[in-house]
Amino acid sequence: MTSRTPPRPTGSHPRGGTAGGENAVEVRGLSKRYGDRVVLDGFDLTVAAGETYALLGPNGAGKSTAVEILEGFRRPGGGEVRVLGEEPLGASRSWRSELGIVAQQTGDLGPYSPRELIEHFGGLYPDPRSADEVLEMVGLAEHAGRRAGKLSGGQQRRLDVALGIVGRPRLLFLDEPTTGFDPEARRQFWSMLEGLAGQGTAILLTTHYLDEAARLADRVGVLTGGRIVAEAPPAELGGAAARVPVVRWRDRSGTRREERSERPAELVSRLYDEHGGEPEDLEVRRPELEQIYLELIGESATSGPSHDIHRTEAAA
Ligand SMILES: Nc1ncnc2c1ncn2[C@@H]1O[C@H](COP(=O)(O)OP(=O)(O)OP(=O)(O)O)[C@@H](O)[C@H]1O
Repeated sequence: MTSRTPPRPTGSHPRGGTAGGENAVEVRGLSKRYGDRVVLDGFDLTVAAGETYALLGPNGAGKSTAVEILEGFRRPGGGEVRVLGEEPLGASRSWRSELGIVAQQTGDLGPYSPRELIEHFGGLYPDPRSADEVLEMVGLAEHAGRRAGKLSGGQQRRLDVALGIVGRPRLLFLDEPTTGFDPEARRQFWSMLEGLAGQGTAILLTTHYLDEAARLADRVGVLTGGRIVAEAPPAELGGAAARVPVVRWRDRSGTRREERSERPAELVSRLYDEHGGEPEDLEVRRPELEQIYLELIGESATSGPSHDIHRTEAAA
């Protein structure tokens, strides 16, 4: 376990072990190619029961491909894939009823209202949430009777999420769920996900928003060059070296300077003495997830797929 306290209301969860049941996702050596294009090559992933895992990676890295294989919608090229204990391709109907899926794009929902759609899709599951509960959870209660096609983009996305959670999934796949949300809607959505995670739902999230990953995920994994090249809790990604503070200032000639230091206060004190006062534009920053992520994908692009994995914590 790590020293990081997951930012969620209920505190602990069964991360990293099988005490609360089998891992939600176990993938070993997954490969996938489209024609000559290798998209996944030696992709390994474990998501523990109840864990929230954010899969990060540049456009075209293969995140959706990996997720669609886990959902049973795409055939893996090779490797082992287990989701809730079963091989997704050709898995049973009861297995599917334990998954919630919010794809990157969803189709036209026709002339129906959110309430009608939630009730309809809820009817396909053995123990659905009530339409009122789901509408409240995703913040669509006020729009329950409107025609889905007339909802705004962000409201339609909430409806997609509503249809993903109506069946009380044990594992929820969210492919870029908050694209098109305004900042307030995004924060409400995060609280909703924290509530779901607090109830023990495992969540596999893909996102390009690093603040979203930092806020929600127990662990993040960076997919590039066909495999996960770094994996850790958001506060530990890239290891301690990536988090050495950066001190920036302007020297006497007005040139911007930058130095990384384990002891930034000492450096600042030295600069203060040298400048006879505070240097211009002085700032001390600890690199955040976004900067560390950008460094990791840059590093991986130059070292290729054989690049060593940086793991500071792996689930069991
Ligand atoms: N059905 C397909 N046939 C051929 N190539 C495909 C197919 N689906 C995806 N690809 C290609 O595979 C690569 C990975 O695509 P994928 O959608 O999995 O990436 P992604 O990481 O989800 O990207 P994004 O962040 O842009 O959503 C891309 O180069 C894409 O063009």
